[in-house]
Amino acid sequence: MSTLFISDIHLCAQNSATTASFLHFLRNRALDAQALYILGDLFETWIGDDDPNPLHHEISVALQILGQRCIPCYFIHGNRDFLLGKRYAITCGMTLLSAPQVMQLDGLSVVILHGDTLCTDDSEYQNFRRLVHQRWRQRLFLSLPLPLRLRIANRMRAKSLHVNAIKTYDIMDVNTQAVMTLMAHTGAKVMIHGHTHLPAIHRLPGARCRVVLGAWHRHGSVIEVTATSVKLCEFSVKTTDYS
Ligand SMILES: O=C(CCCCNC(=O)Nc1ccc(S(=O)(=O)N2CCN(c3cc(Cl)cc(C(F)(F)F)c3)CC2)cc1)NO
Ligand SMILES: [Mn+2]
Repeated sequence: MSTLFISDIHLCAQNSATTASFLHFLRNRALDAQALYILGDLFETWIGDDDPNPLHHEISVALQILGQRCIPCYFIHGNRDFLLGKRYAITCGMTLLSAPQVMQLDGLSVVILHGDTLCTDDSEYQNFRRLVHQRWRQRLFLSLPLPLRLRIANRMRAKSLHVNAIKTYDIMDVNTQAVMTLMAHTGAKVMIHGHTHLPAIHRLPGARCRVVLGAWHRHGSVIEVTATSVKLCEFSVKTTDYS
């Protein structure tokens, strides 16, 4: 039996292939897991649990399958879906976790998080994050009419695309000192995160490692932890629509 970790699926109505890959994963590989941890950016945008986006219902129904099979599913917020609330999580049968989260997996101490908080060299993003994580600002945003929230989201999403297109990798990647500080603070042997879209297993001093998930496009990325191994797997899921 294994514990699975995924992140950065970035589900959105415009990308039905990724949605199909994710639904295939939930209906197949995930059903063999001991537990599934979703480490953020499950959705490309999230402007409130009251958003009637049909995709949200489709995903919640698929996630409920895990609960029906007594497979626990946990969710850590990403920089995109940080407003995903308790109401939607309960609908999906997901348990919201704060980050960073330290867990013991078969005696292995693992620290899990989305990863955006490790990108401390990206001061522009860290300033944005500080602003949108203020509770009063979140309450104010969620109180706005949905159409206005949609307009703000589309504008911010477009700005993000533009800003990140001109940022260098070293600014957008994790800061080594931030990684080592968190590893020392938690005493974890393994760190698992996403966000950077740079899948890899990085060896760290003291027989420790940092395992990074890839983003989902035409293929998926999953980390599988068992009693004896930590594996980073990429898989291509071809889907054919019988039209
Ligand atoms: O993602 C990457 C690479 C990019 C990494 C950094 N960029 C990034 O994260 N951008 C981003 C994230 C979320 C969205 S959003 O559409 O979901 N949405 C926008 C409006 N949000 C809001 C909330 C609050 Cl409290 C207050 C306001 C205010 F004040 F502006 F009105 C707005 C809620 C969330 C849009 C863009 N790698 O994985
Ligand atoms: Mn992210």
